[in-house]
Amino acid sequence: MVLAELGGRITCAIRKMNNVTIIDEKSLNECLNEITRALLQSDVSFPLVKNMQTNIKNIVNLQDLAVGHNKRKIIEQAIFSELCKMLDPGKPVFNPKKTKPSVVMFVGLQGSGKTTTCTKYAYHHQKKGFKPALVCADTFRAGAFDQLKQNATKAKIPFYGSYTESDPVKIAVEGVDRFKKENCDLIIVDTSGRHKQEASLFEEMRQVAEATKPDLVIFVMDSSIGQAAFDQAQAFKQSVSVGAVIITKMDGHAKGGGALSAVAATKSPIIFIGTGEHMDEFEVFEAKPFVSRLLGMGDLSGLVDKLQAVVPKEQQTTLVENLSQGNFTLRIMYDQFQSLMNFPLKELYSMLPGISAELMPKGHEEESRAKMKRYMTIMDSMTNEELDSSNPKVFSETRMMRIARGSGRIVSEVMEMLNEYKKLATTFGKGKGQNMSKILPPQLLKQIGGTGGLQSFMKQLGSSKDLMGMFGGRNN
Ligand SMILES: Nc1nc2c(ncn2[C@@H]2O[C@H](COP(=O)(O)OP(=O)(O)OP(=O)(O)O)[C@@H](O)[C@H]2O)c(=O)[nH]1
Repeated sequence: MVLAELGGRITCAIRKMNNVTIIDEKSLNECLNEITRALLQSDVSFPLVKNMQTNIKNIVNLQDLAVGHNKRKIIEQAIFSELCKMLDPGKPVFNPKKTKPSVVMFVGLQGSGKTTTCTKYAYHHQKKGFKPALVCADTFRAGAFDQLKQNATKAKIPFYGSYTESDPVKIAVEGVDRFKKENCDLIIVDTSGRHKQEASLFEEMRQVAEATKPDLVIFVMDSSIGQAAFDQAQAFKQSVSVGAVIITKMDGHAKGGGALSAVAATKSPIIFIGTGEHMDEFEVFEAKPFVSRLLGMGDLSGLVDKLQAVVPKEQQTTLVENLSQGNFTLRIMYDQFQSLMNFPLKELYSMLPGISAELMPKGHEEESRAKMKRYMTIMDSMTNEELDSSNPKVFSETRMMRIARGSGRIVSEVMEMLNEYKKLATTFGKGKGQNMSKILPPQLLKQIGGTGGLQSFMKQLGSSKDLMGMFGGRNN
């Protein structure tokens, strides 16, 4: 079961409870038992699940709730906040500063993705203006230095390591000293992967930490580790002072619940997640938006960020200006398709309220991309005048036939594309944010800049319903 499925099951349990006429002890227990089963089957450790159930019951004391209290809302909020608590122990994380060199040490099990993640972490900070450097203190795995070297070279990040030196402590100290002298402000030390049974490797990791005095130790964990996560994470925590967790391979089919257990074991928050093998498949992690997405409540602030990253900066002002004048042309649609071609659509959907990632059936992502490509080919055969007009009446029957011929498509496909365009143009019209503002939770509305922010957001995006229809996802 992947985490999206876990979210789906929890949402389903809440919905089932919401469908009963009166919420009593029995319906609450049924809902909590269903959530417990889903969490356990997703590899969340038993004590953690038990604890969550007790906490929710303590918050939701049905007998004490006076008539008129919205019990459903209180239960939903309790579930939401307990899931957030599981993922965020509320401990502040060390944040590197550009004014002073920081040392960050990476630890984790063999093959968890440490070396890859070190480079992703360095690259992420490099994009923010840091001057990072990588030190390979993994003398255990043959090829580890070459891997780090290759990744670092690709990202143009300085690195340090040795083919001959077998003492990781020596390499780590030399590397950190060297990069401090070179005024690097973020020195990242990669260590050998180890398993909790390997006492000598744990001792070595402790010595590297003692010698380099890291400002932060990051525990890297593969999301597929399952029930073993709690014990493994605890073993690391007992040897070095783990301050943060990064979960890798969130793009796979892992159950993912082990991640929740690792947080509990290390009492440290997840700061990033790895979502692929590539350098930029790396996301900042925040518990509340994550749980929101998990439960299909959406993550509009994340979506606004994502869209800002997707729509090229120089296009953003023109786009907003055009849209605010109700000027949604085919050219704007073309530009947006082009930007969306490289965007993980599944991720986009999971950020929309009422839609969980699970709703995007397998294969639909490719189907959506093919559709956008087809529409773009059709638009390639249009004149500038047609692309810049927001009046679909300019397309006479002969023009449509000409465009179909020019693009190698059939007339009905041209008509289909124009119909989709009309639908989107209606959605992006003025005042579309008004209705959404009534249904959004107030804190979410605040996050995206109130009704004004929501309106400009809606203009950029169109409603989730239209997007789902447009790109072929299921909509319910
Ligand atoms: N799909 C996917 N693969 C990942 C991710 N992160 C790392 N990998 C892959 O996982 C494999 C192991 O990654 P490494 O970085 O070599 O792991 P390591 O922890 O340094 O390995 P040891 O040094 O043996 O402990 C590689 O094939 C990576 O490309 C991720 O977020 N998603």
